[in-house]
Amino acid sequence: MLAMTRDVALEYLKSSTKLVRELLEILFGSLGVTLDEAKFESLTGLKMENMNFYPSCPNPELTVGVGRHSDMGTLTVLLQDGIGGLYVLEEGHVEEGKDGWIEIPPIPGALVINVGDTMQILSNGRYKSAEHRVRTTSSESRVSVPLFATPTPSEKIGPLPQLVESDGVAHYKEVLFGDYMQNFFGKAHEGKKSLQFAQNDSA
Ligand SMILES: O=C(O)CCC(=O)C(=O)O
Ligand SMILES: [Fe+2]
Repeated sequence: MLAMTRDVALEYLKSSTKLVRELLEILFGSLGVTLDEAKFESLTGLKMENMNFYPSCPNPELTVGVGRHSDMGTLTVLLQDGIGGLYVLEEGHVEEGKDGWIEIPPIPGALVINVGDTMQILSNGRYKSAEHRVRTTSSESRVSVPLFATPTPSEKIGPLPQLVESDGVAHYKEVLFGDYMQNFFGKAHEGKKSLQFAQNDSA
């Protein structure tokens, strides 16, 4: 069981913020893009730290812990306890129940990083947001603590101009992140369908 005091939660927020910043530098750097301070801030200006509790369920096949979705923001840092149940869809497999779902086993001391939809849009589709889901287990309850780093709602998000220039096409249009959020939360999640809101073509 993960126990979190307020101080620990704040420390997690602080160190995750630093981690996200370093990861973004690496991820954009490898696309040949250098982001200035203001851009980093605009991409991660909103941080949401959630605490998820999944009670054990006698019949896990009949329940949904969290249905298949991708996270809407830039990057997610996820701390999970030792129970397991998080699965990611391997690219190329689309049918649930087939071997495309890979379990992300808990590793003591390790964090899971999810690429979010915003990152897919900004990178003009080069980075793909991770479709994932959570299944409950019959014997033990589970706790996870995702930290979502997202743009603020008033921020416009779209493919970075440098990438559109080299790709010769913008696979996504510019949208207000607040509108993206509203669309994301306004419907039941169905895999990565939310991304269609910003799509120009079948990127
Ligand atoms: O509990 C987990 O491992 C993941 C939760 C999740 O995907 C989410 O809150 O977006
Ligand atoms: Fe998620």
